[in-house]
Amino acid sequence: MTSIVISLFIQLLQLLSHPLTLTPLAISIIFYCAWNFFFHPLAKIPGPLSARLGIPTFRSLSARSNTYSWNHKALHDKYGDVVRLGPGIVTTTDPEAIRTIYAYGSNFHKTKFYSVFAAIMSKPSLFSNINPHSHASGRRSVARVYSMKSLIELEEYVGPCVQQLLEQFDRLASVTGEKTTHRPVEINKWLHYFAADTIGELAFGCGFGLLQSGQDASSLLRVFTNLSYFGSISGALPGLVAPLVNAILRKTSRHSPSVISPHTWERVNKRYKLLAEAPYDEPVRRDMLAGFIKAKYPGTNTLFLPSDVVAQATSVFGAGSDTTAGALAGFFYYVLTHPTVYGRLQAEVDSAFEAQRISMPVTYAQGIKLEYLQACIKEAVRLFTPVAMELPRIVPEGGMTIGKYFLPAGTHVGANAYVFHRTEHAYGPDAELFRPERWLHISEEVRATMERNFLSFGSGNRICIGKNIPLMEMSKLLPALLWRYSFSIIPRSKDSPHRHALGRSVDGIESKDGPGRVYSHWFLGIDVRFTLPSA
Ligand code: HEM
Repeated sequence: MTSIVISLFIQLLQLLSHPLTLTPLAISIIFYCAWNFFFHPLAKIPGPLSARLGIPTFRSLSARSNTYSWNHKALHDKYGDVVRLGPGIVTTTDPEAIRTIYAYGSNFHKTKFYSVFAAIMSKPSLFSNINPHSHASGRRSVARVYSMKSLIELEEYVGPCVQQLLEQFDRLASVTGEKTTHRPVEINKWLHYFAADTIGELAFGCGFGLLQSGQDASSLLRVFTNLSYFGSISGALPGLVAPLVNAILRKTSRHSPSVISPHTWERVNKRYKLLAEAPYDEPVRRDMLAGFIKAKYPGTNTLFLPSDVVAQATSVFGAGSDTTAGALAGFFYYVLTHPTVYGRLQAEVDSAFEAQRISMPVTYAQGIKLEYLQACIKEAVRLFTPVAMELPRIVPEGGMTIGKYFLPAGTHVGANAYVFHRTEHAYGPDAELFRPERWLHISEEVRATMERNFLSFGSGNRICIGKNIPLMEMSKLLPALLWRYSFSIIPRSKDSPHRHALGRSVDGIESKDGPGRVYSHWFLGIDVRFTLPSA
């Protein structure tokens, strides 16, 4: 097979390099670029030269080099609120336009960019489904699984994961007292295990043993992160090139997506078996998997087929694992690099424990009442946006105008939370600063505007349906960690992971001894080590 592909490729090159082919090809390319530059309906919109010449490389290359967010921000800093990012692709930081694009009931639908993100290519997930009708009915079918009532029921399945993480940290830190000790810990790795095992508990009825074993033996997490990485590189390419490049990336990856299926089917089949064998009145787990098994196709009385149950649960894993891990790592990154914030937060948590307003294991109801903790979470997710590319939508019939530019129907338009949240229009002159206080003691009116500009979970019809779940997880986990340990970021050393690459801050600034290395494609993440020093 490989030799056939190579020989076809060589023949294609020979054909292309023949003068009879080469001349018309070169002329066509020149015409194409000139038309894009001078006559395309978006020609007046500023942007990188490649985009203005009709070459769709900016997004793919930035995603590929893990530098997406700050490259994208640099373009908006240079060109203003409206930037042409590819031949027919525009991004904006204009609040008014963003409100229109992501309004509830808006007819700006998802673009094909999303199609290549599905973990199971034959079945679009709720996230990757770009058909507005089947998406809307699919979302209705599972809405109950994500409701506030279900969230309260899910809390009991998060507790054991918190406990396991604490046990592992105790072991790593070799506990000496209430607050513990010495060793450098790749905390982001453990937070990722926590996020993934928790999603396993919720969506598949049991974790993946990551917290217990301390390793991702089957590379499950690597595979899911890669799916998004490959999606962000290929999804930005035009037409049929996108699925083709995506298929090649998946096929040639060292971590094959084929590891997903045994994990998912085994867990779902186990639950069906349990249900079939259980006496009628025996209580079963009331987790998300139970909800998917009970879900019905829209407008019918027919239960989801097992393959749809697997697809839903897998999509929860894809959407909820790296994102939650990123939010947790971002929280530590910002809090620990801002000692005054850390001090104030620690004081809040300590006094709540001492006054017995909260106790171990921390409940969601207790955690949510810690005002400063909640402000820190919100502020961390505002700046360390776990999803860090624009959320592209198709401009509907009639087109749209942003400032002085007209975008005809069919243009792909979107906003990137990472970029928008750092603008003055969204969060004022100090928008780029980590300042949790901005969320405290403000009028209802100001809060409403800040919330409206908060895009970390998306907005409108396609807003993150699971957004309360990470907030519940974080409200339970973080007070427990802060109470039990004193954290600090340790400088990179010769035994740091990724020690050969320069450190890189969340603003994209590289330095030899920056403590961590932030990477940015569809997801924003960080490789950084912390220590748990004795108090
Ligand atoms: C901090 C954690 C999270 C962040 C920042 C986040 C962010 C997002 C964003 C930005 C979108 C919208 C994408 C778009 O419009 O293109 C989204 C969609 C989605 N998220 Fe989350 N997410 C998080 C956690 C979760 C969790 C834990 C779950 C599941 C338990 C989840 C399930 C979903 C699903 C199913 C969608 C697709 C919704 C739809 O299109 O109808 N997310 N998320």
